[in-house]
Amino acid sequence: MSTLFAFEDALEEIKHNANVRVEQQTLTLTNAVGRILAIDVVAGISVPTHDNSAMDGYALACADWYAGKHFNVSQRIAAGRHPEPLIPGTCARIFTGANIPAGADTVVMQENAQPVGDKVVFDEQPSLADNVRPQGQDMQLGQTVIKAGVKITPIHIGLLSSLGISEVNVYKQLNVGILTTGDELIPTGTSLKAGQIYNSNGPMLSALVTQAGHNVSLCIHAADTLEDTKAALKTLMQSCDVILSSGGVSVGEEDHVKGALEKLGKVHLWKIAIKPGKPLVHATLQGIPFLGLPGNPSSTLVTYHWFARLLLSICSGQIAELPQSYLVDAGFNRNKTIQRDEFLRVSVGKDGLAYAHPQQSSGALLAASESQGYLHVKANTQVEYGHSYPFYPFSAF
Ligand SMILES: Nc1nc2c(c(=O)[nH]1)N[C@H]1C(S)=C(S)[C@@H](COP(=O)(O)OP(=O)(O)OC[C@H]3O[C@@H](n4cnc5c(N)ncnc54)[C@H](O)[C@@H]3O)O[C@H]1N2
Ligand code: MOO
Repeated sequence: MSTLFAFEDALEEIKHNANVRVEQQTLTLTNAVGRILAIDVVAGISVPTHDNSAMDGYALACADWYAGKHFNVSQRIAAGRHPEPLIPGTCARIFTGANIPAGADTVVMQENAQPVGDKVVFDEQPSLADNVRPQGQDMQLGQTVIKAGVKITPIHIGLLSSLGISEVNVYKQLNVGILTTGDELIPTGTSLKAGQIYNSNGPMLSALVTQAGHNVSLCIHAADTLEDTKAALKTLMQSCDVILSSGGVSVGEEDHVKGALEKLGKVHLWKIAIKPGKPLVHATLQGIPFLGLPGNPSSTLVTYHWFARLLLSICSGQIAELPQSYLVDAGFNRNKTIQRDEFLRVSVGKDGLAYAHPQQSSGALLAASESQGYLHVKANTQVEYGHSYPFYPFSAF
């Protein structure tokens, strides 16, 4: 056990060996959602550009009000019109989004105004700046509104549009290569023979990588030989920015990934004190970051979520952030402790407590699909009913 990397140390080591591996490009906003911003966006205007009305009503100078005053309505200001300065002592009919005229500082909503002939009376004393949205309330000229390294969301598209921006500098998509290993594996769509299983990690990894916004540029399956594994890696190295693999990283003589890595590059770490996912291997192959995920499907999932996701984020130019957890009380006891950090597949019940799926084998994937996330139980720690542990919903990854 002493040779296993601690979970946090492994995260640090992978961060240490990762760097941005993609160039920049300019995209129109319509194509930019989901891409990584390459340069900070600084507001070139204030939003809103002028003080404007939050209500349909009347604009006035607050100091002009006294009980029973009959205000003349000296102009009508619709949104999009440039107002004249307010004639002192009068008010202006104004509509939501219209600019406040010079000389006015307050808006009374029309429900609180009594028309009296061609004049208007405001029964309640207004407060200064009522219903006025000040210039720059949302964004100030010169303010950094989105930082480089942020993944562009639909909210950002709205924000950028309100600044009048139609193009952004983003990073090109990361080209990710995927290697699967194992002589027992066959692709879906073919019939199983004795001893065979379907390759599920390849499609799952492709889907995870694609969902994260990267490009799966090449998928190769290698036979369980050192030569075939080396040949597959060499092919992937020709065109991929980062390489992930599944299986073949344990200690058996059928496991050739680590051996091939040692021949072709530098191995930085092997074996982490986590369950599932212990035999993860991390290397660099002629500058190309590589992560070898263990083949058991839940081990592949867990190590993708914690390590591959982080590596791909950094290499694609994204700000490296670990997923957000929140504390949830356990709804069960577990006296057994292990010397590895454990990521139990759990669901949170209506009572707010976390319940472990009864099937925690790293070979079982249905348990993950029936769960909502991971409960992180630190090494050598029991789980006690009612005690809180960090919960990471799958949506956080
Ligand atoms: N003597 C020891 N044996 C094992 C150890 C150990 O420490 N000493 N560690 C175990 C742990 S923990 C794990 S995790 C696995 C990881 O092994 P590998 O990464 O070498 O994976 P494989 O042996 O190639 O496969 C494991 C398992 O997963 C299935 N698999 C592999 N690839 C796929 C795929 N693409 N799709 C679906 N299923 C896949 C494979 O058939 C095996 O059942 O090692 C333990 N052994
Ligand atoms: O560390 Mo392994 O993933 O338990 O089977």
